[in-house]
Amino acid sequence: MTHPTIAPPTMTARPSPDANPATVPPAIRVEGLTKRFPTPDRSSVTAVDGIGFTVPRGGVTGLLGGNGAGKTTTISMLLGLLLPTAGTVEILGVDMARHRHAVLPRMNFSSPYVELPHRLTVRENLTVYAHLYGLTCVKKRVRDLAEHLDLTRFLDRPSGGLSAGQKTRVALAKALLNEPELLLLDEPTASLDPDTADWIRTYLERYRTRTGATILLASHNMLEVERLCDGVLMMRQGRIVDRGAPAALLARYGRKTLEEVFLDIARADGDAVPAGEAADAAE
Ligand SMILES: Nc1ncnc2c1ncn2[C@@H]1O[C@H](COP(=O)(O)OP(=O)(O)OP(=O)(O)O)[C@@H](O)[C@H]1O
Repeated sequence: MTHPTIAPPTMTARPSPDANPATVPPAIRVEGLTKRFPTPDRSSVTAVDGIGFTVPRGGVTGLLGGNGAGKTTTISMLLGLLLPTAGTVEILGVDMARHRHAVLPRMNFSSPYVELPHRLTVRENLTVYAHLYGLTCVKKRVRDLAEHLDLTRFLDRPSGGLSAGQKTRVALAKALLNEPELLLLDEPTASLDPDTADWIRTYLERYRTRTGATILLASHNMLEVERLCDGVLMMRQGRIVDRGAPAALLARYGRKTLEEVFLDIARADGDAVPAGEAADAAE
């Protein structure tokens, strides 16, 4: 497929860049976050086990971990889609438990696990979400986003009839409708061919540069993480077992690729590194 040229960055209005970083709360602050799901035998599965981290504004942080590590559950709690069993989530300085509705218009997400209504066309879906976000100039916004994400020719097709890769691009368009300050992405390039995935990564990089947005992304693609992320949180069995800038993790583990670091951590027993050694690079 031939992708449209990505528009050059233009700055839009954001919180003042002159604001004192010491007084600006981080994009995400999580403390003691825990989620236990009840099981039919009346016990429970601990999906997220008392994690704590902060994500600074304006960066791209990767949330990594093997299958079942707790990434999707964590993102769902950040979005307020799942209520934590314990712990606190603060988004852009707002306590999600008490004032979720004050901050939801400033954030958005995409996930391959959340399907848009199948029978609605792409245009109808994006229009409904644009209205939910209270946007003005909805027709133009939908048209522009469709153009940017190469979706114009799919606009009047039912969303359910699209390929997995096309659905991923529609989900990303939905996630960008309100030009969020915080973008949570669960496997943003899953099901995309290498060319389209590369195009999407470039799009996300330019989006971040243009808007100053913060991005948290869960990914199994270590090359993607090395390219996009300035901080990484490594999860295993519901806990954060290491964190740091990609380069710092490579140095600490004596590895050449993040894939090797990932395997070291995924296959380790207990904490990935001795307690206290893990740098708080996501902070
Ligand atoms: N609704 C639920 N009920 C019971 N257990 C759940 C539920 N949702 C998730 N879990 C369990 O919680 C754990 C973490 O799941 P989660 O989906 O957060 O992992 P993940 O890191 O996103 O995995 P993957 O990379 O496979 O998507 C898993 O053991 C999963 O089986």
